[in-house]
Parts: sequence; C-alpha cells; structure tokens
Amino acid sequence: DGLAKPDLDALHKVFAQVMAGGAPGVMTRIDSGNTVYRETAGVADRANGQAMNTDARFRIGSITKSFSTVVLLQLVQEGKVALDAPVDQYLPGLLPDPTITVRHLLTHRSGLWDYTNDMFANTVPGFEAVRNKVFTYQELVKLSLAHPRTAKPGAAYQYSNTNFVVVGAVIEKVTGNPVGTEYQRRIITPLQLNDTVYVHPSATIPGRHIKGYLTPDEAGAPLVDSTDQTVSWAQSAGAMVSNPRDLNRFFSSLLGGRLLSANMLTEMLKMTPSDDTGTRFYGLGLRQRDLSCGISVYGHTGTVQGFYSYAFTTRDGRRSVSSMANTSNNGNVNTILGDTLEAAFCGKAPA
Ligand SMILES: C[C@@H](NC(=O)[C@@H](C)NC(=O)CCCC[C@H](NC(=O)C[NH3+])C(=O)[O-])C(=O)O
Repeated sequence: DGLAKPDLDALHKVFAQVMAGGAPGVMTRIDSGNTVYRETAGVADRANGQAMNTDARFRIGSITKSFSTVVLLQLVQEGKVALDAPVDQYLPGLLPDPTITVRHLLTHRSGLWDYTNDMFANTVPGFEAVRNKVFTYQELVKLSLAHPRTAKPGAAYQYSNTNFVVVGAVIEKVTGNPVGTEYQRRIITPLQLNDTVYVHPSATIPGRHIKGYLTPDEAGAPLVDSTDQTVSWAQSAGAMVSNPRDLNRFFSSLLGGRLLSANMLTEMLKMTPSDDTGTRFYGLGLRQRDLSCGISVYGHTGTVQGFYSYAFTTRDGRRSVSSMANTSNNGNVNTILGDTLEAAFCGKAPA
C-alpha cells in the first residue's frame, strides 16, 4: 500500500498504556494490501480470562453512523432522497424547524440537542435505566426536543446522536423497511460482512464476542459488565455489532469507491473542522483525522457502554485499521487508544 510498515513495537506500547489506564483488553487489526496484522493484549472476558481475539464481535457504537450514511447516500443516488431537502419533506412535523435539511443531519449541523447528555449524565444509573429498554425513533426525538436547539440549522458543527436517529427514521420512511434490512441488503450481504449484524432490539451479541466493561463515575469502583443491552437509545446512531475484519473491509470498500458513486463519495468527504486542533474533521457521517506523519485517514470512532473503538482507512482504502478496548467512560483510555492509528499508519517515527 506504499506506506511504512506498521510499528508493532509502538502498537504494543500503546496497548500497555491502554491496559494500565484500566481496560481489561485491547486489540488492533491492520489490513495492509493482502497483509493482515492481528495484535491483541489482555482479556475478552474477565470472568473466565478468555484472551482478546480480533475475530470476535463487539458493539461498534457510532461507527454505525457511517453505515447509516452509506444507506442514505445510496437513496440519494437513487433519487429517493435529496441531500438539501428539508427533513420535513420526508417526516412532516417531526422536527420543529422545517429548514433543517438531510445534509444538516449527516454533518451534525442541525442544532438538535443530544438527548444522551441527559440520559447518561450519571453513567451507571443512566445505563441501567435504559439497557433493557426499547425506544421508538419518535420517543428519542421527543427527548431531544425537550431542549432548545444548540444553534440555527447549518450554523455550527455540534455532535448529536439525535441527527442519526432522524437519519434512521428517514431511511425507514423512504424505503418502508427497518434500517436493519437496508444495512443487510446494501452493505452487509454485498461485502460479505459475516460478523456484522444489526440485532436491535435484542440485548445479546450473537456469536463469538468480546465482553464490555463500563467504568463507573466513582473513582475505584468496580467495572460493570455492560455487554448485554438493547442499545435502543442509539439504534441507527450506534447499535451495530461487527468485528475488526469487517470494519476494515467496510471502510476499504467505501473509500475504494465500491459502495457509492465517485460524486457521492466526494459529497461524503466534504469536511469541516470538528474541533480546534486543525487535525480532526467531520464530513457526512465520516471522520477525518490528520496523523503526525502527514497521512489523512477516514472512518469513525465509537463509544458504547463497555466498548471504545476506532475504524479508519487511507484515502485509497488500501490500508485499514480497527482498534477496540473493552471499557468506556474512561477518556484517558479512549485518547490513548487513538494512538494505535499512528503506530499502524505511520510506522516507525523517522530516526
Ligand atoms: C463518541 C462517539 N459516539 C458514539 O459512539 C455514540 C453512539 N455514543 C455516545 O454518544 C456516548 C453515550 C454515553 C457513553 C457512556 N458515557 C457516559 O455515560 C458519560 N457519563 C460511556 O462512556 O460508556 C463517536 O461518535 O465517536
């Protein structure tokens, strides 16, 4: 793929820091052309000590947003949805502001309040309250509309799960199918992502999977096994299950031009800054990160109770990297986990 070889020593140093930070286990899969690297440390299951395994499934959280975006952009290609049409055209009366467009949703520029801010203000109680609940899209939107908008439509980037809940509602309205059906027929089946499933509202991860452990807010309190939950609070914003091989294949196929037309991929890659570092951007359901070695990578991050994940690829899709640590509510671990991208894409720092 024309890049420096991954620096596996650096990768394992990051693993050691991730585990020292409180994660039971951590893993990275690198697909570099036809060469695959499978690196792991720690445990997938604290009860029986089962080792971390890059073939096992886990909850990918917001990486789901990229899957939802591909479905919606295919509907745009098919002329069934217009990117700059008001959401009101597809879901009359759902949103209070008829000027919010489909593109505003995909770029987190709608101004819709993120209901998870309230839902998970107290991490473990918030999680326990919803882990077995099943929500409708309308119920989640209603939670958001209890708050004023955070900005006028289009005015600013403000990350909000509400946007991708509405994206799911648009997909279901326009296709007449549950989003799971659309993920399956448009992405999972064609790419043979055999370890990628959308099982909402089931609370269990089918097949071989990693257990996730939520870090409580109280310092020193024991980790909570958060593996089983409906993730109904996220759905098309974060309820997908997958594994590193499938995520690498998904993002390689996406950036390699196999899921969207060239024009539509160009739309998806229209980036605006998502923070003030100058190295983080958000397009349409897709993140860009500029690495220290000058390489830009594209993909998404995920945070769901018990699972932190990163899945990114190069602009040509020829090197893809997926990393996961099986804890969450631990910002230090999440930040360090991001350093696996540097080791995997940039290789050894120049001497
Ligand atoms: C950030 C990430 N977003 C996602 O993956 C979405 C699906 N997850 C969230 O919004 C986090 C919900 C709270 C998690 C909980 N935190 C708390 O409860 C904090 N009080 C936890 O860390 O498990 C992304 O887009 O990259």
